Amino acid sequence: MLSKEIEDQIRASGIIAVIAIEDAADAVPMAKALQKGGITAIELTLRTPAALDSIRAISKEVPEILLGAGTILTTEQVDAAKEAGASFGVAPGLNSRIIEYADKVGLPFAPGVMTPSDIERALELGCKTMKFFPSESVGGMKTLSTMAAPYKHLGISFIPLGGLNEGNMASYLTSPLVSAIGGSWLAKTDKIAAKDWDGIEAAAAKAVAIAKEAKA
Ligand SMILES: O=C[C@H](O)COP(=O)(O)O
Ligand SMILES: CC(=O)C(=O)O
Repeated sequence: MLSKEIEDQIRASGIIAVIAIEDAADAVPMAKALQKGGITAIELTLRTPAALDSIRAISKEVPEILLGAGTILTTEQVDAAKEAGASFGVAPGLNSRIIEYADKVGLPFAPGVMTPSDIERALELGCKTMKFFPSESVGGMKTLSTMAAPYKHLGISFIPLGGLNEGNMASYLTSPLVSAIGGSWLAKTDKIAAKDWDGIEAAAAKAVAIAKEAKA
């Protein structure tokens, strides 16, 4: 489960930049470009060999960023993410072993859900903040609102992810069910490899402006 402190920080961030990075040397300039654009939360997915070194580098050099590890699929990755300096972990799906292990070692964790049964399982395991993945493919905010309605009174919230972009992000951020949105469009792997720091900063600034307007 997420701690109250991390849940508050995620909600304050509004946007989580989801990153798959190929070269850890790009991690700090990438994080600084996102930060310059106004992004305050980053999720480094453990899908590339460079991910853990990237978490290590960002947590050391850009400590103001709220840094999470994504695609946590094993308990070993819970340990590795925590050791590298991640402040929270997330996954595309719900694995009770990982939720229980993350609780045991003290890594705030949010599982991914896509169905009412997933939500009930997450609640049973103490998780009130959940990723909603793959959001756009399964109907986006419309599906999320309908699916969450029976559980709203329990104080649940979601981080929708999957297919979000500048065009649809506002539709999520106006909902009180949504803590923050996540997306990889802000800093795609190829943009990072091309060291397009200005492009990443510009995409971040645009998303932050859209979020500000949506919440106004
Ligand atoms: O698998 C999830 C992606 O990394 C995040 O979704 P997205 O690329 O559609 O933003
Ligand atoms: C998709 C997602 O939430 C993850 O890879 O952690």
